[in-house]
Amino acid sequence: MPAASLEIAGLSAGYGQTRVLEDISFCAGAGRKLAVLGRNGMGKSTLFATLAGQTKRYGGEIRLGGQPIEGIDSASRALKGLGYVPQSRDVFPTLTVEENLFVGLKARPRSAIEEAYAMFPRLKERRKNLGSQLSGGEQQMLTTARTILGQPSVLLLDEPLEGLAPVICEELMAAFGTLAASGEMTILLVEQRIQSALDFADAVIILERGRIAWTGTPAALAADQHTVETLLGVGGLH
Ligand SMILES: Nc1ncnc2c1ncn2[C@@H]1O[C@H](COP(=O)(O)OP(=O)(O)OP(=O)(O)O)[C@@H](O)[C@H]1O
Repeated sequence: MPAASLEIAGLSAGYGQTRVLEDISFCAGAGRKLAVLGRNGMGKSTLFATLAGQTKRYGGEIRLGGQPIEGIDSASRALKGLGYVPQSRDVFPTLTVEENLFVGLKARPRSAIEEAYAMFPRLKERRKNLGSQLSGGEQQMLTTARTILGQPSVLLLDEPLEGLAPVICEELMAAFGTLAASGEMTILLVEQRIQSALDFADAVIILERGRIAWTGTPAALAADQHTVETLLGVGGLH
Protein backbone atom coordinates (compact mmCIF):
# COMPACT_ATOMS: atom_id res chain seq x y z
CA MET A 1 0.00 0.00 0.00
CA PRO A 2 1.61 3.35 -0.95
CA ALA A 3 1.56 6.34 1.41
CA ALA A 4 -1.82 8.04 1.83
CA SER A 5 -2.88 11.47 3.02
CA LEU A 6 -4.50 11.99 6.41
CA GLU A 7 -6.93 14.88 6.81
CA ILE A 8 -8.57 15.85 10.08
CA ALA A 9 -11.31 18.48 10.31
CA GLY A 10 -12.96 19.82 13.46
CA LEU A 11 -12.11 16.76 15.53
CA SER A 12 -13.25 16.73 19.16
CA ALA A 13 -12.78 13.66 21.36
CA GLY A 14 -12.11 12.38 24.84
CA TYR A 15 -12.97 9.69 27.34
CA GLY A 16 -16.58 9.29 28.47
CA GLN A 17 -17.69 12.74 29.66
CA THR A 18 -14.11 14.10 29.66
CA ARG A 19 -13.41 16.21 26.60
CA VAL A 20 -9.70 16.30 25.78
CA LEU A 21 -9.42 17.34 22.12
CA GLU A 22 -11.27 20.37 20.76
CA ASP A 23 -11.63 21.32 17.11
CA ILE A 24 -8.45 19.74 15.76
CA SER A 25 -7.87 20.30 12.04
CA PHE A 26 -4.76 19.54 9.98
CA CYS A 27 -3.65 17.69 6.89
CA ALA A 28 -0.62 15.46 6.36
CA GLY A 29 -0.05 14.88 2.66
CA ALA A 30 0.96 11.46 1.35
CA GLY A 31 4.58 10.68 2.24
CA ARG A 32 4.91 13.64 4.63
CA LYS A 33 6.45 13.51 8.10
CA LEU A 34 4.50 15.36 10.79
CA ALA A 35 5.67 15.80 14.38
CA VAL A 36 3.03 16.32 17.08
CA LEU A 37 4.59 18.07 20.06
CA GLY A 38 3.40 19.51 23.37
CA ARG A 39 4.01 19.26 27.09
CA ASN A 40 2.76 16.34 29.19
CA GLY A 41 -0.98 15.85 29.28
CA MET A 42 -1.78 18.17 26.35
CA GLY A 43 -3.56 15.48 24.31
CA LYS A 44 -0.94 14.03 21.97
CA SER A 45 -1.60 10.38 22.82
CA THR A 46 -5.34 11.04 22.85
CA LEU A 47 -5.08 12.44 19.31
CA PHE A 48 -3.40 9.29 18.01
CA ALA A 49 -5.77 7.03 19.94
CA THR A 50 -8.68 8.97 18.44
CA LEU A 51 -7.30 8.58 14.91
CA ALA A 52 -7.02 4.85 15.63
CA GLY A 53 -10.63 4.72 16.87
CA GLN A 54 -9.91 4.07 20.53
CA THR A 55 -11.53 7.06 22.25
CA LYS A 56 -14.93 8.70 22.24
CA ARG A 57 -15.33 11.07 19.29
CA TYR A 58 -17.80 13.92 19.80
CA GLY A 59 -17.50 15.38 16.32
CA GLY A 60 -15.29 16.00 13.32
CA GLU A 61 -13.96 14.11 10.35
CA ILE A 62 -10.95 11.89 9.66
CA ARG A 63 -10.07 11.05 6.06
CA LEU A 64 -7.48 8.46 5.08
CA GLY A 65 -6.51 8.78 1.43
CA GLY A 66 -9.63 10.91 0.94
CA GLN A 67 -11.99 8.31 2.42
CA PRO A 68 -13.84 9.02 5.69
CA ILE A 69 -12.85 6.59 8.46
CA GLU A 70 -14.28 8.26 11.57
CA GLY A 71 -17.36 6.02 11.49
CA ILE A 72 -15.54 2.65 11.41
CA ASP A 73 -13.93 0.67 14.22
CA SER A 74 -10.22 0.28 15.03
CA ALA A 75 -9.75 -3.04 13.24
CA SER A 76 -11.36 -1.70 10.06
CA ARG A 77 -9.16 1.40 10.18
CA ALA A 78 -6.09 -0.86 10.40
CA LEU A 79 -7.29 -2.85 7.40
CA LYS A 80 -7.66 0.39 5.46
CA GLY A 81 -3.99 1.16 6.10
CA LEU A 82 -3.79 3.00 9.43
CA GLY A 83 -0.87 1.69 11.49
CA TYR A 84 -0.75 2.68 15.17
CA VAL A 85 2.11 2.08 17.59
CA PRO A 86 0.74 3.15 20.99
CA GLN A 87 2.86 4.40 23.87
CA SER A 88 1.90 1.30 25.83
CA ARG A 89 3.90 -1.45 24.20
CA ASP A 90 1.36 -4.07 23.36
CA VAL A 91 3.42 -7.15 22.66
CA PHE A 92 1.75 -10.53 23.08
CA PRO A 93 3.55 -11.78 26.22
CA THR A 94 3.02 -15.50 25.67
CA LEU A 95 4.16 -15.48 22.03
CA THR A 96 7.79 -15.46 20.93
CA VAL A 97 9.31 -12.47 19.18
CA GLU A 98 8.99 -14.27 15.86
CA GLU A 99 5.35 -15.22 16.51
CA ASN A 100 4.60 -11.61 17.44
CA LEU A 101 6.07 -10.54 14.11
CA PHE A 102 4.04 -13.13 12.19
CA VAL A 103 0.88 -11.51 13.60
CA GLY A 104 1.91 -8.24 11.94
CA LEU A 105 2.40 -9.77 8.50
CA LYS A 106 -1.30 -10.06 7.67
CA ALA A 107 -1.34 -11.74 4.23
CA ARG A 108 2.37 -11.23 3.49
CA PRO A 109 4.78 -14.20 3.18
CA ARG A 110 6.62 -15.24 6.33
CA SER A 111 9.97 -14.39 4.74
CA ALA A 112 9.02 -10.70 5.01
CA ILE A 113 9.95 -10.73 8.70
CA GLU A 114 13.57 -10.41 7.54
CA GLU A 115 12.65 -6.72 6.93
CA ALA A 116 11.99 -6.37 10.65
CA TYR A 117 15.26 -8.11 11.54
CA ALA A 118 17.17 -5.81 9.18
CA MET A 119 15.65 -2.81 10.97
CA PHE A 120 16.17 -4.29 14.44
CA PRO A 121 19.02 -6.89 14.55
CA ARG A 122 18.39 -7.18 18.30
CA LEU A 123 14.99 -8.76 17.59
CA LYS A 124 16.63 -11.43 15.46
CA GLU A 125 18.95 -12.33 18.34
CA ARG A 126 15.93 -12.67 20.61
CA ARG A 127 13.52 -14.23 18.13
CA LYS A 128 12.89 -17.35 20.25
CA ASN A 129 12.28 -15.36 23.46
CA LEU A 130 8.79 -14.71 24.74
CA GLY A 131 7.36 -11.21 24.56
CA SER A 132 7.24 -11.17 28.37
CA GLN A 133 11.01 -11.76 28.52
CA LEU A 134 11.95 -8.64 26.60
CA SER A 135 13.30 -5.40 28.04
CA GLY A 136 11.21 -2.23 27.66
CA GLY A 137 13.30 -1.06 24.72
CA GLU A 138 13.06 -4.45 23.01
CA GLN A 139 9.27 -4.43 23.45
CA GLN A 140 9.24 -0.98 21.85
CA MET A 141 11.21 -2.33 18.89
CA LEU A 142 8.88 -5.32 18.56
CA THR A 143 5.68 -3.27 18.59
CA THR A 144 7.10 -0.85 16.04
CA ALA A 145 8.44 -3.63 13.79
CA ARG A 146 5.17 -5.58 13.93
CA THR A 147 3.17 -2.54 12.82
CA ILE A 148 5.57 -1.64 9.99
CA LEU A 149 5.44 -5.22 8.65
CA GLY A 150 1.74 -4.65 7.94
CA GLN A 151 2.80 -1.93 5.44
CA PRO A 152 0.40 0.76 6.64
CA SER A 153 -0.13 3.76 4.36
CA VAL A 154 -0.22 6.06 7.40
CA LEU A 155 1.87 5.25 10.46
CA LEU A 156 1.19 6.80 13.89
CA LEU A 157 4.17 6.50 16.23
CA ASP A 158 3.61 7.51 19.86
CA GLU A 159 7.01 8.07 21.46
CA PRO A 160 8.84 5.31 19.57
CA LEU A 161 12.22 6.31 21.03
CA GLU A 162 11.21 5.85 24.67
CA GLY A 163 13.55 3.42 26.35
CA LEU A 164 15.88 3.03 23.39
CA ALA A 165 19.64 3.63 23.47
CA PRO A 166 20.82 6.76 21.60
CA VAL A 167 22.54 4.83 18.81
CA ILE A 168 19.36 2.84 18.11
CA CYS A 169 17.29 6.04 18.16
CA GLU A 170 19.39 7.49 15.36
CA GLU A 171 19.12 4.32 13.28
CA LEU A 172 15.40 4.10 13.84
CA MET A 173 14.70 7.70 12.89
CA ALA A 174 16.77 7.20 9.74
CA ALA A 175 14.73 4.08 8.92
CA PHE A 176 11.45 6.00 9.42
CA GLY A 177 12.78 8.74 7.16
CA THR A 178 13.57 6.19 4.45
CA LEU A 179 10.03 4.74 4.65
CA ALA A 180 8.54 8.20 4.13
CA ALA A 181 11.01 9.23 1.42
CA SER A 182 10.32 6.05 -0.57
CA GLY A 183 6.64 6.99 -0.71
CA GLU A 184 5.63 3.92 1.33
CA MET A 185 4.22 5.68 4.38
CA THR A 186 3.00 8.97 5.74
CA ILE A 187 4.37 9.23 9.27
CA LEU A 188 2.97 11.10 12.28
CA LEU A 189 5.25 11.15 15.29
CA VAL A 190 4.71 12.08 18.92
CA GLU A 191 8.07 12.46 20.60
CA GLN A 192 9.45 14.04 23.78
CA ARG A 193 12.93 14.17 22.26
CA ILE A 194 12.17 17.42 20.52
CA GLN A 195 15.39 17.76 18.59
CA SER A 196 15.03 14.22 17.17
CA ALA A 197 11.46 15.03 16.12
CA LEU A 198 12.50 18.28 14.44
CA ASP A 199 15.41 16.62 12.62
CA PHE A 200 12.93 14.07 11.27
CA ALA A 201 9.79 16.05 10.46
CA ASP A 202 8.91 18.39 7.63
CA ALA A 203 5.98 19.93 9.56
CA VAL A 204 5.11 20.38 13.23
CA ILE A 205 1.94 20.91 15.20
CA ILE A 206 1.97 21.77 18.89
CA LEU A 207 -0.95 20.88 21.14
CA GLU A 208 -1.87 22.97 24.16
CA ARG A 209 -4.74 21.76 26.34
CA GLY A 210 -6.25 19.70 23.55
CA ARG A 211 -6.13 22.39 20.87
CA ILE A 212 -3.64 23.16 18.12
CA ALA A 213 -1.65 26.13 19.39
CA TRP A 214 1.06 26.34 16.71
CA THR A 215 1.80 24.89 13.28
CA GLY A 216 4.83 25.41 11.08
CA THR A 217 8.11 23.99 9.89
CA PRO A 218 10.87 22.67 12.17
CA ALA A 219 13.08 25.59 11.07
CA ALA A 220 10.40 28.13 11.99
CA LEU A 221 9.96 26.52 15.40
CA ALA A 222 13.69 26.39 16.09
CA ALA A 223 13.82 30.14 15.35
CA ASP A 224 10.84 30.92 17.61
CA GLN A 225 12.29 30.89 21.10
CA HIS A 226 9.12 32.25 22.68
CA THR A 227 6.98 29.37 21.34
CA VAL A 228 9.59 26.81 22.31
CA GLU A 229 9.61 28.12 25.88
CA THR A 230 5.89 28.68 26.36
CA LEU A 231 4.43 25.69 24.52
CA LEU A 232 7.16 23.10 24.96
CA GLY A 233 8.56 24.25 28.29
CA VAL A 234 12.18 23.87 27.25
CA GLY A 235 14.88 26.52 27.34
CA GLY A 236 16.10 26.17 23.77
CA LEU A 237 16.87 24.00 20.82
CA HIS A 238 20.20 23.42 19.19
N1 LIG B 1 -8.09 6.79 29.61
C1 LIG B 1 -8.27 8.06 30.01
N2 LIG B 1 -9.40 8.43 30.68
C2 LIG B 1 -9.60 9.69 31.08
N3 LIG B 1 -8.72 10.70 30.84
C3 LIG B 1 -7.59 10.40 30.19
C4 LIG B 1 -7.31 9.07 29.73
N4 LIG B 1 -6.09 9.09 29.10
C5 LIG B 1 -5.66 10.37 29.17
N5 LIG B 1 -6.54 11.15 29.82
C6 LIG B 1 -6.42 12.59 30.05
O1 LIG B 1 -6.37 13.25 28.80
C7 LIG B 1 -5.45 14.35 28.87
C8 LIG B 1 -4.45 14.22 27.74
O2 LIG B 1 -3.65 13.06 27.97
P1 LIG B 1 -2.69 12.48 26.85
O3 LIG B 1 -2.14 11.19 27.35
O4 LIG B 1 -3.38 12.50 25.56
O5 LIG B 1 -1.55 13.62 26.83
P2 LIG B 1 -0.10 13.58 26.18
O6 LIG B 1 0.09 14.94 25.56
O7 LIG B 1 0.08 12.41 25.32
O8 LIG B 1 0.83 13.46 27.46
P3 LIG B 1 2.26 12.76 27.71
O9 LIG B 1 3.26 13.59 26.97
O10 LIG B 1 2.43 12.87 29.20
O11 LIG B 1 2.18 11.35 27.21
C9 LIG B 1 -4.84 14.33 30.26
O12 LIG B 1 -5.50 15.28 31.04
C10 LIG B 1 -5.12 12.94 30.74
O13 LIG B 1 -5.27 12.92 32.14
